[in-house]
Amino acid sequence: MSQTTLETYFSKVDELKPAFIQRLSDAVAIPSVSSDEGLRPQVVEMAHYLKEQLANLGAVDIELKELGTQPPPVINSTLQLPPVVLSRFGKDPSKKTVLIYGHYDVQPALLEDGWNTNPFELVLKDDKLYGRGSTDDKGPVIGWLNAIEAHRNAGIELPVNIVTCFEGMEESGSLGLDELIEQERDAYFKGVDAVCISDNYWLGTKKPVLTYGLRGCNYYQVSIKGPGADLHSGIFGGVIAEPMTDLVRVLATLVNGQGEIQIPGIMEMVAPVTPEEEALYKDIDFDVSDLTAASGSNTALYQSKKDILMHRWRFPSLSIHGVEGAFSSGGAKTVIPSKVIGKFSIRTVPNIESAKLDQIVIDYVNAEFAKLGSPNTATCELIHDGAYWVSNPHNASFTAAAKATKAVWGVEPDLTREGGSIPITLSFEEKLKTSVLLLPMGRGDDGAHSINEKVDMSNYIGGIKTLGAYLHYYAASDTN
Ligand SMILES: NCC(=O)N[C@@H](Cc1c[nH]cn1)C(=O)O
Ligand SMILES: [Zn+2]
Ligand SMILES: [Zn+2]
Repeated sequence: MSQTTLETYFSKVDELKPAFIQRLSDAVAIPSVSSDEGLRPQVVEMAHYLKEQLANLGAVDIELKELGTQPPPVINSTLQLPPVVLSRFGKDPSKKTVLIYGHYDVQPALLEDGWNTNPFELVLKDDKLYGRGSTDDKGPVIGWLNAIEAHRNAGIELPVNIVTCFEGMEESGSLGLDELIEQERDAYFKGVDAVCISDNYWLGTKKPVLTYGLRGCNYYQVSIKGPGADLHSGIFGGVIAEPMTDLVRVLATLVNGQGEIQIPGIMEMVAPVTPEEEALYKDIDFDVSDLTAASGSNTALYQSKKDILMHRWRFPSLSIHGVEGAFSSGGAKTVIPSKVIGKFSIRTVPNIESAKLDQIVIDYVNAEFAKLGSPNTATCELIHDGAYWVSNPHNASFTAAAKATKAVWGVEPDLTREGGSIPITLSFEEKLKTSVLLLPMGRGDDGAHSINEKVDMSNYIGGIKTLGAYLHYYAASDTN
């Protein structure tokens, strides 16, 4: 690869900036929220949008792979999972093949959650692009399409064969994707040399990173059922056992105010910290002010860089997310909800065994509920799980990504792990027997899953350059 090729590519990306913003704007406008059963048609619409874009860019063998119906718990038992968008650019046996994975579904977002603008309209303000999915993960997915378009438009041949795998259920546990990877391992995915995922972030706001580890996520719900219907609290308050009271009491036993999980047997499974690992934290560019800025608050539980990063990357955490069926709007409704469903998840790390964790959690919740002596009924179940992933970042793909990062940003990236989860990462590595690289576009303060999600313009454009440059450096590398 010549330096001129990269420079020509970078100039083309700059020239096409208005078209690239428009493409992201079109994608953000489709509210493809995978966790909302009522918005499933919009998730499917997003798959069709990508199909059309890929076709326009010259992709071949485009397929929308159906994954069947969504497994329980689900309100509509006939609900179809959104399709996985597969396509190819090039089939040259003399070139390496890179599988690019991303997700086209997004987290829920409502204006009344506190957004400054309509979450499903891309808004440019202060050189930042605001909108749901702008950084997680429509920005990067559209970024790959833009990288391909810039090559075409500049007359630069793609240096590798590309296979796209874009799913629409990542934010809801990647349901069905494992089975598809297994099914396509020796078919559509045959010959894949490396997998590149852009669905992560810089640790802070200034220094690029490459990511070699993720926590897993086991998501649970506990349903507590009592009276036959919602009741008047003046008539029934104090004379019947209230499901909400039971639920709050059970949820309060899971974790303490220091973020320490109170369920016995979980911390015991966590891999011990080695002296080599201890040493890794000192060179990472991060401090407590990055956490303060990204969280928009001064509420950190730890004050040192090492403690924060270790509790984000390599220790489990338990978060309580919400209660389905509870009164939650403004005003003062005097209701006793008849059935409430508490949602919580545990971020998992090496060496927590997922099935053992589920058993421990479910037994614990049942035991805590039994202690209440309530006449109500409780059921605790796993909704979805995704494995943790930690890999060795010293291979040709990471080396190529480090060179690409240096070429675009002028610095060597830090090597980091991330506290979030991408459930399918381990499956790609194990089933395709290939290396997986996480190459981020956005920054640590982008507000993924939060209100006012954004991607900085410089990260969007710089990210498109980095993704394209990575393909060139990887193509030019000697080994896999
Ligand atoms: N950008 C990755 C991401 O946000 N992943 C989600 C995935 C998820 C959802 N439920 C379980 N895992 C995350 O919350 O980390
Ligand atoms: Zn994501
Ligand atoms: Zn996400």
